[in-house]
Amino acid sequence: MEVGFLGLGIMGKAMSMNLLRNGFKVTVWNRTLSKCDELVEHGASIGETPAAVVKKCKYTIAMLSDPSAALSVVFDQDGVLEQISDGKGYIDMSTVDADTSSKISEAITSKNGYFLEAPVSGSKKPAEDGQLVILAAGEKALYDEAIPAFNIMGKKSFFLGQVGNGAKMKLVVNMIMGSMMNAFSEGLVLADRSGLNPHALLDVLDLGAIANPMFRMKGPTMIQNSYSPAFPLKHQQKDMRLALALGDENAVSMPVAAAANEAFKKARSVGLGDLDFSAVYETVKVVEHSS
Ligand SMILES: NC(=O)C1=CN([C@@H]2O[C@H](COP(=O)(O)OP(=O)(O)OC[C@H]3O[C@@H](n4cnc5c(N)ncnc54)[C@H](OP(=O)(O)O)[C@@H]3O)[C@@H](O)[C@H]2O)C=CC1
Ligand SMILES: O=CCCC(=O)O
Repeated sequence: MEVGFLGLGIMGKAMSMNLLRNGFKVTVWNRTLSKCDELVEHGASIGETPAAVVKKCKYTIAMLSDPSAALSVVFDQDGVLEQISDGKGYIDMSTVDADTSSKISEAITSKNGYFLEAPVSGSKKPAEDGQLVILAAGEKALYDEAIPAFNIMGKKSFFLGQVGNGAKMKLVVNMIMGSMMNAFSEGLVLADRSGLNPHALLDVLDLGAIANPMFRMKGPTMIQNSYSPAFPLKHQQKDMRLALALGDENAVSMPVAAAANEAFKKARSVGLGDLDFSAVYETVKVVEHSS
């Protein structure tokens, strides 16, 4: 089966590599074309444009940074829309808001194509290990067709109904995650400043009711001030922003998420956006001096 893949960042590279390793024929495109080279070494073909990839493939997957990238790849010159036609599928796995997803869905279906949104939970390592959680919504027939690919990229797939539900579910999950990361950072700083060993805090947390893989994985590297990006902080801030907008639409008060968003914005403003989202710890650590 020839599958297209657009966007070979941290996630897209790992996901498309898994498809290749598991017998799929994959045609790839990335805005910075040189990022296709490693995939080509593993047997992928290159499409010169998103349109060229769609033309060749029965369905095409995208994993792009944000709403503006997702829209640009579909609507711009040489974009997906130019070659979408009867029976072709487009699966956007990027984390975007429901409005963006709906705009793409309407455009694809107006040309008799099939659309599925399928954002994922899980980061670089789960992507490499084929252990993502896939939150799909949209055209059920395309979901069924994509199950063999989803089973390679992920450990569990959910079909959540109409377009928008996958995007919303993903934003709710990441809103919780971003808020947790801030509480965790404050806890690490509080432990340190009050004379406790932060490693002991990690051990205690890991044995109690709030033990979780994120604290377990990120805690030790945060204590070492090491933030090699698995999930870039700029994307986490984008997700907080989009989740807060969803809260606005639904009149849901989210003061905890709003405060977490401010911390991520501050981290971006001091140049931490390309580091892992756990680098928000650096801004939590900074003592504000007032005169
Ligand atoms: N990293 C993670 O842990 C997770 C990320 N996600 C989500 O997945 C998506 C991708 O994340 P990730 O791989 O980490 O991000 P990266 O920043 O590593 O990759 C972003 C990708 O988007 C492309 N891109 C950006 N802007 C444009 C544009 N205007 N036109 C075309 N292509 C563009 C980049 O191309 P180029 O190489 O040319 O810059 C690159 O391929 C995001 O929506 C993110 O929120 C979801 C789950 C986990
Ligand atoms: O969107 C990124 C999610 C990262 C994760 O689920 O670990």
